[in-house]
Amino acid sequence: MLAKEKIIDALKRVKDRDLNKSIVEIGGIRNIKINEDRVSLKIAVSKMGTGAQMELQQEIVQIVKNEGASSVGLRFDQLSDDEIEAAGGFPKPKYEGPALLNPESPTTFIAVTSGKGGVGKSTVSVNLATSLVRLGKRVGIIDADIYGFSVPDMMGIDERPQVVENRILPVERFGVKVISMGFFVENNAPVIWRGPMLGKMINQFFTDVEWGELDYLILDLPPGTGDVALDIHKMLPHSKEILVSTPHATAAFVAARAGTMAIKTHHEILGIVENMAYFESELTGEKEYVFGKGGGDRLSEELKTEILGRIPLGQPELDEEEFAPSIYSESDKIGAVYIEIAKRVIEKTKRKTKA
Ligand SMILES: Nc1ncnc2c1ncn2[C@@H]1O[C@H](COP(=O)(O)OP(=O)(O)OP(=O)(O)O)[C@@H](O)[C@H]1O
Repeated sequence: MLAKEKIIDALKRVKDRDLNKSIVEIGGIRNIKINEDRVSLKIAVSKMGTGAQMELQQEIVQIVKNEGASSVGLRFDQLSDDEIEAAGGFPKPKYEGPALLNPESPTTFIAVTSGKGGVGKSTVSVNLATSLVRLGKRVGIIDADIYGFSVPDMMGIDERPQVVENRILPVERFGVKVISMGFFVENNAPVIWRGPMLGKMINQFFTDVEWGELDYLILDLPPGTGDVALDIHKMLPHSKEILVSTPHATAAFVAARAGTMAIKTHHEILGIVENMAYFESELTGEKEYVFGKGGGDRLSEELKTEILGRIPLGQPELDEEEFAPSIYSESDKIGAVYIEIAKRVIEKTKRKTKA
C-alpha cells in the first residue's frame, strides 16, 4: 500500500501554473484515495481548461507513478476566488512598456489643462516646472499644445534637442528637461494634427526621449475637451491634473467641462490655478479685480477640489542674460506664489515621489 503522505510530499514540487505556487501549499489537494497501488486524485487549480492544465496533468501523473502507483486517476476542480486571493492572487504581468509609463515608476505626471485658450495654461506649466526644480525636484515638461508650441519661447530656448544613438536628449533650461512638439516641426508651422498622429508623437516622447529619472513630468496639453485631449487622458491613466482658469465666470464655466472630463477619465484633479486673478497696484497695494471675481471659487466648489493658488496679473522682470519672457524669478512676488503652488503640489503627491 502506498503512503498518502509520501505522495503529498512529492506533489509539493508541482506548481499551479498561473499562481506560480505549490499546489499543496495553496490547498489544491482536494482529495486523495489509495487502493493498493492505484491512486485517485482530485486537484484544484486556479484556471481550468487551459493548455497549462494539460501539462500539469502529465506532470502530476508522472510524479505519482514515480512514487510507485500503477494507475493514476486525476480529476480537476476550480480553486475558489477566496483561495486564489489567499494564495496571493495572480502575479502581475511583467511591465514591458516605456520605463517612464510604468505604473510603478516614481514619476508623477501632471497634465495642465484649461477649458479655453489664452488663460495662461502654458505660463502656469513652465513656472510650475521651474518652481518644482527650485524645490529640489527632478522635472521634465512636454509641450503638447498643438495650437501653439509656446514653451520654448516662454523659457527662452533657442536650441533644438540633440539626437544621440537614436535617443532624443531633451533641452535643459532652468534645470527643467524640455521637449516640445515645436522642436520637430518646420518653423513652428501650424500643423493639422489628428488624434492618432499626436498620440503617436507623444508616445514617442515617452519611449525615445532620454529623460533620466524624473519626479515630475508636466504636460502642457491643448486647451479644451476635444478628441486630442481625450486621447492623451486615456494614454496616461495615472496622470494627475491641474486646471487653469481665470476668475471670469465664462472661463470658469468652460474650465468646468475640462474638469468633468478629468473626472470621467478617473484622473485626480490636484486643484485649480486661478490665473490673472487680480491686479495689485504698486502704489497703493490695492487689488483690482480686472477679470471679475469668484470664477475659481465656483469652479472649485463644482469640481470639489481646492484652489492651489491665485496668480495676479503681471509680467516677469526680464533678465537680459536669461531672456526667458515668461519665467518669474524666485525674488519676484508672482514667483513666490508659484513656489507656494509647487509646495502644495509636492504635498499632495507625496506618496508617489521618492523622498
Ligand atoms: N498672470 C499673468 N499676468 C499677465 N499676463 C499673463 C499672465 N498669465 C499669462 N499671461 C500672458 O497671457 C498670454 C497667454 O498665456 P499662455 O500662452 O500661457 O496661455 P495658454 O492658456 O497656454 O494659451 P494657449 O492655449 O493659447 O497656448 C501670454 O501672453 C502670457 O504672457
